[in-house]
Amino acid sequence: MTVRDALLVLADGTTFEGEAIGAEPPGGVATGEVVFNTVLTGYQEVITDPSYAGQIIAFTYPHIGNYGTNPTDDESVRPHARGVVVRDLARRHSNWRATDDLDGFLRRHGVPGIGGVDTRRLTRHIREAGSMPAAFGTAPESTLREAAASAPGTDGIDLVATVSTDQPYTVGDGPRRVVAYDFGIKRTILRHLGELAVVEVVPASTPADEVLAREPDGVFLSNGPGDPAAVGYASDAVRDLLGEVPVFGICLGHQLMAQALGGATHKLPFGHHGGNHPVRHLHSGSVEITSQNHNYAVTEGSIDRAEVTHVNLNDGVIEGIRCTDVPAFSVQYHPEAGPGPHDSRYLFTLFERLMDGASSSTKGR
Ligand SMILES: NC(=O)CC[C@H](N)C(=O)O
Repeated sequence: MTVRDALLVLADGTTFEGEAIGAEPPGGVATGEVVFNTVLTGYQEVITDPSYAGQIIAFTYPHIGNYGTNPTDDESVRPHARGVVVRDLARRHSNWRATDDLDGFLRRHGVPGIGGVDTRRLTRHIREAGSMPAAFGTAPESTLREAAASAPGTDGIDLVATVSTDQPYTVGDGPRRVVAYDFGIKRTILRHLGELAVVEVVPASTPADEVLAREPDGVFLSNGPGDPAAVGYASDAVRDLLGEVPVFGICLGHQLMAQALGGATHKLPFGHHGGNHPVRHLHSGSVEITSQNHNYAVTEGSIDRAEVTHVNLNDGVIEGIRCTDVPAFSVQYHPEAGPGPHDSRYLFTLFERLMDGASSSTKGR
């Protein structure tokens, strides 16, 4: 395989050398907001998580691609990330199920990447300077520099509209009926919900009255990409649903629920992206190791109608809330854990209990 030299240039001018992997971007330039993810395994699930729309994923684990890719680990129909940055792309993979190596997978889906990057220096820089737009590819350095400086980032942009389904569809065969908003939903979430209910997945722009007309036992608010403040139509719908039907939100769904309750969100310096974030469940005091992927967070003290149920032990960020006056709760992390540890799967049972009217709190375990 011929090596094609490439560069990664951050918006602040910091430059990293590497080599092109995956698909060739138009004009040899790919742009997006660069974030780092610390998972040790699960790169295929991460790359196909629609919440990465608009972003370039830099993996901190140095060896990526060693077990190839396979049809069952996709979290959506195709990756929505703008690109992938790795230290060392495995040239040979080993897995009885694998149908493609990671390089081939990226090419097939038109996702560009850059390998051979000093991802430790990159990560340390992002931790100091924050997540920021970047450009990478085989184009001349001056072109990449200009592209990085003018790349938009994610603030104020509705990225949900770029990943949500156009048409409603139904999955699952559980004994209840759940309407799930697709803001960028992951398949592992649908598998979990499908055990609880017949799940009617609806586009992000669906108004509350259309959801209620489906007579659901519960409404689920999915994860999704970008700035929660840019999807006001979704938090308006959530506001109209709260109190009418039990609601459970994950990640972007959590942020939208907070906004629907009058709360605010803000951008974290470099976000949480990984498979081992410790979260304390405040009522029981127990700690869950959680799967996370977010740059925005709910602002402390901004909501009166909810109590904080979960907190990140690394930095104190709010990780879960529960409404005090209506049956609704949400978490900032990913209890479906595709990929990640399974500590938080009890939250799906809490949703089940909430729908069955057995409990209106997330206190039980
Ligand atoms: N995984 C998600 O749902 C991401 C939520 C939101 N887009 C953020 O970056 O904070």
